[in-house]
Amino acid sequence: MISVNPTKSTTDKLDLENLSPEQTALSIKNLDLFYGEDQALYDVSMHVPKNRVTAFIGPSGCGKSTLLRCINRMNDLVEICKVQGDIELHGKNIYDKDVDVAALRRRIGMVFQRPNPFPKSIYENVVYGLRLQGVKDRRVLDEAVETSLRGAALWDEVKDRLNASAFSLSGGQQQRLVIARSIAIEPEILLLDEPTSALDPISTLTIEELITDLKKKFTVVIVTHNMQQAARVSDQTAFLYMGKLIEYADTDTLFTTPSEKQTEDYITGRYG
Ligand SMILES: Nc1ncnc2c1ncn2[C@@H]1O[C@H](COP(=O)(O)OP(=O)(O)OP(=O)(O)O)[C@@H](O)[C@H]1O
Repeated sequence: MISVNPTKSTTDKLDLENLSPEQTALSIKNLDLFYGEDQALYDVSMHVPKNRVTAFIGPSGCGKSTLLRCINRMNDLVEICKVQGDIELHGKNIYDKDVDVAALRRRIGMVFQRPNPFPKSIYENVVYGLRLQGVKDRRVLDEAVETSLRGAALWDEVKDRLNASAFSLSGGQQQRLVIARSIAIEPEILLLDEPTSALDPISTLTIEELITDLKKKFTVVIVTHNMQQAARVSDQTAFLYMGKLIEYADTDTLFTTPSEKQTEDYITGRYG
């Protein structure tokens, strides 16, 4: 059985089906997704609460990353991909024709499995998004670098070598740098796609602690293969199987008293 971190959930349990607009970061409504002829998501509906960590779990190929990538329209880059249904951010469907996708991705940042810093200095990685927005004031940039690196729990390790190449950092530090780069432009939501799967256990632990901290300022959605990780870091968990959302509940409930047999089979290791 998966043990749930007792110190993690200081937050109250939410009624996930009836969140108020103030509690809701985004709502997924009847989402179907096709890669060509193949359907990868079936009628997925869920509300993602604000300032919490939501985990997507399930066996390989069940659609976790696909669902995550729908949230900032990364799937637009896949030519054969077709999405039906709504994802509402502040009541507006992000798939509406008039949505500015670049602006959407500034509000909804994404961190991938492998750290992908740019071939630039640590400093320039963090300010990358701000420079794109036209920010030139050195004081503003310096401040953003310190705030973002502190926010990503990296400042103390790099404050004396901000001009060093990002590639001089370890894998775990690079991943935190990428998180700093994402939060520098102050998104509302951070999507993390298996952010620790390429990292060693110590770096993984550092990132997990960081995730718990990040939710104070951001809404976090994380895909993870690792059920222990979901239990440790998330407030609510969605279990997907073969493209369907089987169960979505607060993490403690899902891992201790799941209501669906398929969830129970998965968390007790009967498949996946
Ligand atoms: N770009 C793509 N083109 C075609 N099919 C895809 C594409 N990306 C994913 N799929 C298919 O969609 C389904 C869901 O894949 P997805 O990567 O979302 O699953 P996952 O649960 O994240 O898996 P994993 O844990 O192995 O990363 C799979 O059948 C996969 O083969």
